[in-house]
Amino acid sequence: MLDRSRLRIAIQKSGRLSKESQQLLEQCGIKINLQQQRLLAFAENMAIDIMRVRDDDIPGLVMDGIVDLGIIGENVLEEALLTRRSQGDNPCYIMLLRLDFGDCRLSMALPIDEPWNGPKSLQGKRIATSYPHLLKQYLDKLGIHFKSCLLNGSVEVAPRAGLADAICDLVSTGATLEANGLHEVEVIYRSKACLIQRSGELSNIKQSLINKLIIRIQGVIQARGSKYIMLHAPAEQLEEIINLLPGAESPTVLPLAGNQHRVAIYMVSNETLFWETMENLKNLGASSILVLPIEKMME
Ligand SMILES: Nc1ncnc2c1ncn2[C@@H]1O[C@H](COP(=O)(O)OP(=O)(O)OP(=O)(O)O)[C@@H](O)[C@H]1O
Ligand SMILES: O=P(O)(O)OC[C@H]1O[C@H](OP(=O)(O)OP(=O)(O)O)[C@H](O)[C@@H]1O
Ligand SMILES: [Mg+2]
Repeated sequence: MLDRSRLRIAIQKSGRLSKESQQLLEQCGIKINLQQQRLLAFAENMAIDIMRVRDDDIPGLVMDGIVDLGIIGENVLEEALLTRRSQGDNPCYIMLLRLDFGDCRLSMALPIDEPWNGPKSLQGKRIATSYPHLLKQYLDKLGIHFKSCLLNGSVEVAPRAGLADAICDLVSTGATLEANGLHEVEVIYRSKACLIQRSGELSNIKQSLINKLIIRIQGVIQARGSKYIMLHAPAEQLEEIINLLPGAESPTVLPLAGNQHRVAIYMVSNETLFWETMENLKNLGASSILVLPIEKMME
């Protein structure tokens, strides 16, 4: 029996979001012993239980208050929301954070030889999708009538199999579309993974644990997008060098032993440093340039 006083978090068991969801929680200091087949895992060092489920079930688990938090793609969350509303429910949840993984888009795609003259090309067409409500919301707004063909997977095969004229499915690199002789014609929804909380009041202990987790997750995300930069540079080029480094506020500038003309500069930059920037720094006289990953940040 689950202990209701412990914070429950639902994550995808296996799929596109599972590895990064698990890693994020671990980087927040939650020690979890997740074995492959374990559907429920208890954190060793915090009052947190992790439920591993199909991603489609996560919005419902949060909206029904079965779990306190969930990590889910916005596409699945929005579809679940529209589905429940269409059934007359008034689903509630709290959006806590957009995360830095699970980027994808829900797009319309047609067989390569089918011309595209804007959404009106879809008038009266049969469209295969796993996201019937998002599709309907989009086409209803444009006043386009269509027939929906619900497929829970392998949507890209539908036109070739004669099941549909077009598809509405998730795209990331576009490789799956290309492999199936389809071309992307319109993006209808852009999605990332997000962290949601169930609505309703939680115990003070749970809510303060959530608040702590939010700060840690923000720290992890910020650290992933930042680099610690160390370099030596001519003192008179200081300003130009700092201008090359985005987001570097108040760098530390230290004298170099036995060299009055050069200084050491240490700073956090909020962008990955590209090779081109490194080359430009070098052209300004910088040397010993080190770019280091940052594990955690707290401001
Ligand atoms: N190609 C992609 N690149 C990045 N993120 C994606 C991609 N495809 C899907 N996603 C995101 O990851 C989520 C999960 O995708 P996945 O393909 O693992 O789902 P699934 O097959 O429905 O899994 P489950 O077995 O849990 O139901 C999607 O809802 C979307 O938010
Ligand atoms: O644009 P791409 O980079 O090719 O990615 C798009 C594919 O990724 C997802 O499926 P996934 O590979 O997760 O398999 P699934 O159909 O089993 O969910 C999605 O449903 C597409 O089929
Ligand atoms: Mg799913």
